[in-house]
Amino acid sequence: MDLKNNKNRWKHTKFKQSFYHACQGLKTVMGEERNLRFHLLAAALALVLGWFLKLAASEWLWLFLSITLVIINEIWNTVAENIVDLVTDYQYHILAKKAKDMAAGAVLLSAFFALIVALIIFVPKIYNLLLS
Ligand SMILES: Nc1ncnc2c1ncn2[C@@H]1O[C@H](COP(=O)(O)OP(=O)(O)OP(=O)(O)O)[C@@H](O)[C@H]1O
Repeated sequence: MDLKNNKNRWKHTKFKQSFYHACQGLKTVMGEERNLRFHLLAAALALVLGWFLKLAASEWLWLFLSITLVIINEIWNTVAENIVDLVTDYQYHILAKKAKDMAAGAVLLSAFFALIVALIIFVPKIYNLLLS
């Protein structure tokens, strides 16, 4: 088989098929990543709390942005881990360590951002609720 045919082997011509594979990717990452499930649970709690505290539209936007950032970074972290494990075949390599640590650093930064946003939005509202 020539290279061109090999390259096109996994190409999807139909939008529906591409969408299906993207959903499969989300399903796989949710099934395999404990950290992602934890983040989704935290996101669900934040959404319920937001509904209970009647957030303003701009506050919902910040909340959705934070949640999306954490989830996307967690997914890319998993992508990096999979590629590194594939390339190294689970053997130690300093570049593998750097790549995985950097990907984990991106998750940490986005989680920190989400925490700051949650504190700014929720703390004053909860404080006022407790005072009233
Ligand atoms: N092939 C490797 N070579 C060198 N260091 C590695 C290698 N694989 C993992 N590490 C080190 O071990 C750490 C944990 O890697 P691992 O693949 O277990 O991620 P993890 O703990 O499952 O991460 P997460 O909790 O985000 O899924 C990495 O951040 C890296 O420092």
